Amino acid sequence: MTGGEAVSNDDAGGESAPPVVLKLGGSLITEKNEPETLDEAALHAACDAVAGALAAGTADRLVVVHGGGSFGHHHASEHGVSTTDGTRDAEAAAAIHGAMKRLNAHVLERLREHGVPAVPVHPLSLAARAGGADGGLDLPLGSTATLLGEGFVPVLHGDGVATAGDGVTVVSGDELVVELASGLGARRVGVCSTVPGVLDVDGDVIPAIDDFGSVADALGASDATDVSGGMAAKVRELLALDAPAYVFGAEGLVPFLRGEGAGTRID
Ligand SMILES: Nc1ncnc2c1ncn2[C@@H]1O[C@H](COP(=O)(O)OP(=O)(O)OP(=O)(O)O)[C@@H](O)[C@H]1O
Ligand SMILES: C=C(C)CCOP(=O)(O)O
Repeated sequence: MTGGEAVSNDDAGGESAPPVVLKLGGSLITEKNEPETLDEAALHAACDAVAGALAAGTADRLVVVHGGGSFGHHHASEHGVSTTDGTRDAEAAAAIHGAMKRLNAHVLERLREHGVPAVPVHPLSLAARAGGADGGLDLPLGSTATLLGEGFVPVLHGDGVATAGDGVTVVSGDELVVELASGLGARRVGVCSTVPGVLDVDGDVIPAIDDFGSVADALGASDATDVSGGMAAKVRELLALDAPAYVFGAEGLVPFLRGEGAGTRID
């Protein structure tokens, strides 16, 4: 949250223990190179891990964010829209948002089938960028905090976002994770993707990162269609957080949700 105060959900009638923020990467839950195709097995496993952690009480206050995968990125790329290049074409904005809502509906349905009380929060309806070189993202968090306090698992997603001077740009799930974590005072942040962590130039998992410069050479974009910057953007975003963040693959999800370390720790 750009310069804002952390939002408390004390007034929402629920417990106010700091939440866990988890991003399910689009490359994990979709077949990123097949337009609008889910990776059903990976999504099922992720929902199972979330349901297990809620049942065990190890991540009882949880906000989930998911990325675009083969839903948002294909449409954004087709229309030339990215986190920095906007559109004033309503059809383009609707195509990107529509694809993300379709993916969000699948994720919600699967989570609820696993008994997770998941409800949607759509960033296009809430957020805005001030625009310009240093224009920050404004993501009001009242609805998410209140839903959390009422015992729901809010599920946000990368989306289009109103951008002053530029129409609609893309907001990545990684940016949302940062806003949610700082605004809600998260205790831990997890970013689950298809890689077991941030990899060094030899392909080995880097155990911990506390400085972008020391790993910049190893960080690239995504190896699939991706308008939001892949791993380099992820690490930059996560370094800005107070809470410890972990980047891991599917195998790290259960340990992360148990409160253990997984993949690469970024702080
Ligand atoms: N040093 C690196 N370590 C690990 N992955 C890297 C590295 N450099 C580039 N990558 C790429 O970053 C990708 C992960 O970022 P990507 O944004 O595609 O994942 P995601 O968040 O799961 O997807 P989405 O953006 O759709 O939510 C990996 O699949 C890999 O291709
Ligand atoms: C492409 C869109 C609309 C979402 C981008 O979110 P990300 O996959 O988290 O980078």
